[in-house]
Amino acid sequence: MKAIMQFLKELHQFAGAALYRNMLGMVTSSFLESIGVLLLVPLLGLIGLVSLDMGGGYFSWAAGMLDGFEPLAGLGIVLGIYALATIAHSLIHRRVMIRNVELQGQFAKKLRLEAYRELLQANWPFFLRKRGSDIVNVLTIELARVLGAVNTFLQLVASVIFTLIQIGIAFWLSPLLTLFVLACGAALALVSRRFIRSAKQLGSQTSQHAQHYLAGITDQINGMKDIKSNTMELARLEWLQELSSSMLREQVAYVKLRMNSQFVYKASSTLLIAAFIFACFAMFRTQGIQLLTITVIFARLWPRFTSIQSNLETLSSMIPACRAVLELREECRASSERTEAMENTGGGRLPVLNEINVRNVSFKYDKSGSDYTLKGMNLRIKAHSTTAIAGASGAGKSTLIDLIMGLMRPDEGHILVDGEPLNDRNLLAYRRTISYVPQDPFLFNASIKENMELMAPGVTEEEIWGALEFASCAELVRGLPQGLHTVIGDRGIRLSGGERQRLVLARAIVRKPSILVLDEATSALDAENEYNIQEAIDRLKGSMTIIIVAHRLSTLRGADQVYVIGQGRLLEQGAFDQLAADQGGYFGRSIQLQTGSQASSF
Ligand SMILES: Nc1ncnc2c1ncn2[C@@H]1O[C@H](COP(=O)(O)OP(=O)(O)OP(=O)(O)O)[C@@H](O)[C@H]1O
Repeated sequence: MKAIMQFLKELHQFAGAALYRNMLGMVTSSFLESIGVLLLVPLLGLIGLVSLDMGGGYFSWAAGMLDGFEPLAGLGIVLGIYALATIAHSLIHRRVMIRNVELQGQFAKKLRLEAYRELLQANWPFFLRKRGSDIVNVLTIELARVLGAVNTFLQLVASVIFTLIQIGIAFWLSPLLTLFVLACGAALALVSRRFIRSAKQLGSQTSQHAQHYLAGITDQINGMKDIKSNTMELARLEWLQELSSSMLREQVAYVKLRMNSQFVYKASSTLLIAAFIFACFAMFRTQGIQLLTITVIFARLWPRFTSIQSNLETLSSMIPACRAVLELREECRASSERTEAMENTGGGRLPVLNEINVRNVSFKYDKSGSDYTLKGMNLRIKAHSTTAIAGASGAGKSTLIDLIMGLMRPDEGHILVDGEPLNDRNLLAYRRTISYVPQDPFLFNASIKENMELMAPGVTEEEIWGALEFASCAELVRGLPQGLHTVIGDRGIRLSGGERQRLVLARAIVRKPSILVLDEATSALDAENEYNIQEAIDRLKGSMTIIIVAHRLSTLRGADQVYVIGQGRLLEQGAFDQLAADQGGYFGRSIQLQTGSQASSF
């Protein structure tokens, strides 16, 4: 329940007085609705069905109030009050319902935005740790359940308020019988605690199933080519069959639980009413008017007990979802890379003027382990130079790049930019100067122009065409149905791996970066396009700091300096020709293997 209370606290802080105004509206509307029951008594007396004088309490009071009026005038007054109360109830109810939806909608918007903002502010290691589909699950399915829980809670409050008013009225009519009904209700509530506990357990199974389903389906849709080409369809279908059966079992168990609890409430209410009427008539000789009114009240009160019980079960089943959302937000906050100092740095850039210095840097992914991914790295990347990083697969090249870009912080040593260590005050400004092109380029499902504008707000079409020419893809874009306005990505035009790489390179350039990081950025290109891009990058030389990671070592020939790393350590460093000529070194040997000729041929 603590998890739900946390969200209610947030709702209270967010909505403030509006929340209480709405609750007051609910109370008023419930009260006005209840007036109908109270009016039933004088109405029946006025039309001569029953004698009010014999009832005592409220009945005698009602008879006294109508005493001075003609029967017809009395009827007019009673019906007038009834009509006014009902119309006022409908108007207030309408207003309260609309305000409730508005309030909940605004609260939903706030929750979504806050959760996503906190997610965006989490550091890169957080995303390395978490499974993407789990984050999607929490931000979609679980968050929707949290909003459902808030909605159910507000309904519960309305039900409780209404029930209290009904209890008050019932008390006025017959205190003794009302106490008896309440005692029965309390006894039933004790019995039904079991239902609430079971609902909570089923709620956690719902969360787990949703998580497994989303994770599995996401994995499989992403790996559909593998599934089809390796004929794994049957195995995958079996997986889903098993999961679906488990989901079905849980859904049926939940419905059974709801139905059981409702059955207990309905059966007990029927038995109670029957026993009640019998006892009143046979033992207490209660008047017909009292019997009728009590039956009406009972019939109105008991369904409220049932709805409170049902709301409590729904709330309990949603507790795990509330916990999941709170946990994700807590984790995001704990991994936040944004500090107050960072937020106050404005939107400036920090271009590298002299050098980036990787000084004695060591890093490990598993902070509790002893194995370092990078150990004692020392690199100097001169501003406006082209630096190549080479090494075997798994040597630590991408890890080094992530550290240089400030996506992760070294466990030992420092990344110095013009002599100053990367810190809260300069990190964002430094990152704004970087354009990064990864091996597996990502484009948003939007038009080419929008993709460019996301990277460089305010960029002109002329600048976009310039970047496209640079990345050898202007021809490609001209040939697309809507040119720059063609939508690319999942729902738009499908591009080949090489075409995507060239577009992402153009997008990187359009930002006019001070540092361009290319991590295997030309690996999917054919020889001609690779040559063209190589030429273009060579033309950029001197205008920006370029860092290139590539397995195809020939693409590094324009670099001013090459660093070779192996098993997390710096193995070789020097000019391209110098390293290529050293047949005893990793770089020289690799070049020979890749080309089958002497390095001098480059
Ligand atoms: N998120 C991670 N968690 C734990 N270990 C990781 C993580 N990412 C990479 N590693 C490990 O760190 C080492 C270096 O990985 P890295 O990706 O930096 O190598 P690389 O030189 O870029 O490889 P490649 O050329 O194949 O891309 C590898 O042993 C890898 O298994």
